[in-house]
Amino acid sequence: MASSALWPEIIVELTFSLTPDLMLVMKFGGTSVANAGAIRQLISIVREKNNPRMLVVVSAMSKVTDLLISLYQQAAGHDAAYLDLITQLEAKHMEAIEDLVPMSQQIEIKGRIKMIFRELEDVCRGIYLLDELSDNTKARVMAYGERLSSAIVSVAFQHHGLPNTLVDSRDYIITDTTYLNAKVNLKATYAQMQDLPQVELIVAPGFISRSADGKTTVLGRGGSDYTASLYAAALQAEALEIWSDVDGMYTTDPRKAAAAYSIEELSYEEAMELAYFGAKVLYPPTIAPLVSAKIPLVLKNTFNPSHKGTLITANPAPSQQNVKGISCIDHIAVLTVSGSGMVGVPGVAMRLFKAVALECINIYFITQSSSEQSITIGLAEAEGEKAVQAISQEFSDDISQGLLNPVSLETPMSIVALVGNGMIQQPGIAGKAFSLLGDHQINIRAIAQGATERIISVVLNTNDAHRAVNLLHDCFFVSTPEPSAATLA
Ligand SMILES: Nc1ncnc2c1ncn2[C@@H]1O[C@H](COP(=O)(O)OP(=O)(O)O)[C@@H](O)[C@H]1O
Ligand SMILES: N[C@@H](CC(=O)OP(=O)(O)O)C(=O)O
Repeated sequence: MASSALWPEIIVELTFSLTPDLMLVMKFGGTSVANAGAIRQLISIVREKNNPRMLVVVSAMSKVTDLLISLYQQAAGHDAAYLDLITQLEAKHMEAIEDLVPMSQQIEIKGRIKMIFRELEDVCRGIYLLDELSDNTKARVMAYGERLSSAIVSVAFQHHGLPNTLVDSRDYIITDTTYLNAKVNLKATYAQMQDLPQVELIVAPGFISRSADGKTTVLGRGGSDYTASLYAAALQAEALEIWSDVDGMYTTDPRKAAAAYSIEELSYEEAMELAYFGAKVLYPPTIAPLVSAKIPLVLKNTFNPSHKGTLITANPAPSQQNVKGISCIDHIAVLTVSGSGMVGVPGVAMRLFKAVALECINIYFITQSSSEQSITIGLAEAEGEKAVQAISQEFSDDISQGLLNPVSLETPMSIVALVGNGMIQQPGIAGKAFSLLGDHQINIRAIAQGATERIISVVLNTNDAHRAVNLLHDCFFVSTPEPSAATLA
């Protein structure tokens, strides 16, 4: 009779053997397919897996999506240099093929890639000649990046002993017609995904999708993570692995704080908050499909695969850290509606949010002064002016009668967020953070604590953001918080 200590292994073994077709979904981001060397690393990682069924989602080669955006902007701006950019992009992809595939086997894939580039050239010529650049066209051009990279990775797998089937995610992910940030129709998508080929290895492009009327859409910048979690949820995968160029989710952006280090485990909610407030390593909508399907997510480093990365699940191991991570999101605008005419007048907030909602503007935070004399909202800087116009229009009578002040807009602002389940019911963390910033002459423009207490966010001038992140990181994560050079900068 096996001892109880063995039971978990036996149960896992039994479960696995009962469901032999458990799928592993892996997603490799732009840095992991940046060039032939990165793709060879990706291949070695996939080849070492022994899962009976795998689905690999890939993003466009690093920076290619940005270049495709420049491409359609140049074409729309009647800048004939767009043709040079297409030549540059084609050479980049051909170089990867020549480095990955034996010369004798290059003809077919090169022919396919050339056809895709001729199609891209025709679309750009249309933009150039017709002066047409709708969101539909922008999405169509942006989608070429993943179409190209997935075709190249599929052929590279083939020639490195990994037979596979290349699919087009536009055949499986059905969305609305918000072309550049498409909303996924989960029911239709999960139903479509049941028709995926029953093969050992599938390669799929991330980021791209299709509206019900057949137009190409994209899931928003960084959206390949979400592509992968949709596949994982629809196929009830045993796990989702997201591979990038860092050892998982760090205590803050390692580019902003040298002392940042990889977090071992996070809850779904903590990961979602950290991602929402700036941790670019994970695209925020990625988490939701995994939560309902109870699928663990592991963030790994393509260039350091032996590092265990970050495990994200419903019940992470208990941690001594009350604050698990610090995120920062820049390019925020702070918009304020204020005036004595607001006090005691019901419906002001509803009118404010309706005006913003009609413009499809996302709100990052809301704060209201206790005197009810002002409401402040945080939104993306790029949507600031549109929001000011919409709200000024909504309250034009109140403003002209002097009941409300003209709508104010402050930029550039940043949101710095402290995230951690351990903050719940833990008094003193907010006070410690605020006094630390105050002691270093950093003005806090607004404070927002989520209803769950799992997050405390402060709004401050972007010029102070880098110092604030390092101060807070030194305070909550560095045992001997000697201010780092960045902090003192
Ligand atoms: N809290 C964080 N933890 C880890 N990486 C972060 C965090 N915040 C921002 N980043 C940045 O996210 C980058 C990885 O995301 P991304 O550039 O999208 O990779 P990929 O293109 O491979 O998907 C890292 O290089 C890192 O600089
Ligand atoms: N290539 C798309 C989608 C994406 O998710 O890319 P990455 O995995 O490199 O963040 C973008 O740049 O937005």
